[in-house]
Amino acid sequence: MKKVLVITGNTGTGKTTVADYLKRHYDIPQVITHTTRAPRQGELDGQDYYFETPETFQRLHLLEHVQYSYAAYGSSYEGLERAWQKAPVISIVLDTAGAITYQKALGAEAVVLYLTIGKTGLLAERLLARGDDPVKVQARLNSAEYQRDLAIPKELAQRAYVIKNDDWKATEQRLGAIISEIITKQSD
Ligand SMILES: Nc1ncnc2c1ncn2[C@@H]1O[C@H](COP(=O)(O)OP(=O)(O)OP(=O)(O)O)[C@@H](O)[C@H]1O
Ligand SMILES: Nc1nc2c(ncn2[C@@H]2O[C@H](COP(=O)(O)O)[C@@H](O)[C@H]2O)c(=O)[nH]1
Repeated sequence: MKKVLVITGNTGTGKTTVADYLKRHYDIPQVITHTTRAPRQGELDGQDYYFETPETFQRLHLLEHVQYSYAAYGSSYEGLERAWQKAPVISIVLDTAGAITYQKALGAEAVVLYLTIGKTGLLAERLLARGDDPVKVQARLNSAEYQRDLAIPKELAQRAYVIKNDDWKATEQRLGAIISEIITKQSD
């Protein structure tokens, strides 16, 4: 059965880091999503996101879309199918509203990984260490989405794998266990 690992959680918890690791270490392709926000330093169109204008964003055929901290983000049906053509297990990085939509739309095909960290105060430090503009970090910390995603939404709580990403080595081990469990369930 096809699966999409829906990697979600608050800003800075490590979603992109996890998706990159799953791609490098387990050959799990990532669905590239669309956004109207400007690229960060080093980000490439078609690799990190498809960077859109508000006009091109309007024309996309999206499974879901959200407004997150003053920009639009969305994922397309075509992106999902393109990734599934490469492998049966794929990943996507979404905010928690997107994760809830995927869980409802795809049922058992969607496996949610909810990332969190022990000390919320460290999230801002991680964003600044990533090289984010301090003004944009502050705007994100002031956003309603940041407050919303400090705890796992009730819609995800029952089925999601919760990963406390404080120590990267521990996260790698936990991801290994989760991937083994998913692959074992698939071959049952
Ligand atoms: N376990 C960890 N310990 C310390 N730093 C980490 C850990 N995991 C990820 N990071 C770092 O934290 C920063 C934020 O990680 P990442 O970009 O993956 O977060 P994100 O959840 O995708 O954030 P956003 O939602 O803002 O895009 C990066 O600089 C990353 O290298
Ligand atoms: N619901 C969706 N959320 C998405 C999508 N693409 C990314 N995201 C999430 O947006 C925030 C902000 O991302 P950033 O790259 O600006 O830091 C983060 O939570 C992403 O997971 C999408 O297509 N749909």
